[in-house]
Amino acid sequence: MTTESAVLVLEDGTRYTGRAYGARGRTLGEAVFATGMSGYQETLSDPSYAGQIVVMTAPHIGNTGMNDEDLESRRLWVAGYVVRDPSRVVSNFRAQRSLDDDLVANGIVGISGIDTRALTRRIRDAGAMRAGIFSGEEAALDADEQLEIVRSAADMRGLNLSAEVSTLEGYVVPAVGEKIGNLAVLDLGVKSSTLRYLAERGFEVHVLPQSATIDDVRAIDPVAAFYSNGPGDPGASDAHVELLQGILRDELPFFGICFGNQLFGRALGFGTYKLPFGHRGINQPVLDKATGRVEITSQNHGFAVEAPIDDVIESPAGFGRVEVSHFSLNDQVVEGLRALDIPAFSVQYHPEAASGPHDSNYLFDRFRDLVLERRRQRDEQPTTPAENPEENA
Ligand SMILES: NC(=O)CC[C@H](N)C(=O)O
Repeated sequence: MTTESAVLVLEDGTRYTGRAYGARGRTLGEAVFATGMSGYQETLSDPSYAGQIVVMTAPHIGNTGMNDEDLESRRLWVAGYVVRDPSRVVSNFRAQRSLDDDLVANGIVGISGIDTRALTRRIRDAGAMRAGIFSGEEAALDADEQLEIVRSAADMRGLNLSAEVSTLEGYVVPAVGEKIGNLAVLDLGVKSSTLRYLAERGFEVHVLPQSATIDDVRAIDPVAAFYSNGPGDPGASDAHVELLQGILRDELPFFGICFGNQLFGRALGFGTYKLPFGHRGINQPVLDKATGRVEITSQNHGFAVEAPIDDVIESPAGFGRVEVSHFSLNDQVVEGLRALDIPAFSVQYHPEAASGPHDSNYLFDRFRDLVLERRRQRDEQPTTPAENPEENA
């Protein structure tokens, strides 16, 4: 383990000295903490963390190394990585490399030897904020200069990061088992386990780049549409909101996860806002209002939808009645939305749970059932004479 020093600087001027970890150099981003005791590999490769310096509250990180099977996307996305005590040895039968190897290979500047509990309390009190890690030659910069660099970095508010993480070309994941139909997935930073769960429900999954238009969606001849998780401020994604309004007007059944939930909220006419320090972890309690069941969920969000959690509300954008379906039992933040007059719903948390508990996997079944129910209704509708000339001949 290196003794090379490194420094973490917060925009409020707090400084933490530690050891260089992963790639050397300078990195800037929003400092956020994640409380999962396991699943660092899934966290690092979740595109939703783009632009964020992730602080792990679990003190010992890296024990099980890295493998190719548990990656949630094509690379590691975090802007920086802060840990207390990196494992000196890798011990797992599936490990192919060490965490340090992968941080270096992906150019992720990290820092170790940090009192991550103190840092987490700082972020809880002061809120998520801009930060920088400086190692290698950058560690020698003057403290004032480092702080100036951190303060001139981009703020997460107003940031649209979709183009940085989305696929450039569309691709298809084949349906597993009997095919229901084509599903249009807007890739705003999608995780591979989400695509797998959708394919396992019988959807032929057509993943579209974030720049897709309503014509691109229609060209797939989809039975339904899905919006993924992703990084950035949902308030800065007007084009995706307009596209979703078009999808809803086409009466396609819709499901959204996390960023997809925030954009669904906006499409319905609600606002979004920034949480003080967000929800990131794999033991977040959520109430499903319909069943009264509490789910322990996997979460990673810094923004939320602004909507009353108790009442049925008229969608301000004219999509009929809407209700908050789930909310957080820690702080009453909106964790799910359901439209009552159109076939559409979304959740703020991660039913694909990579990593995390599988309590919420049922939502993928609920989506499949919604699509099948919609089809049944359509098939039962009497056809009009104009649509079916032969029968009237
Ligand atoms: N995981 C996500 O989709 C995160 C959504 C959004 N970027 C947020 O931080 O709230």
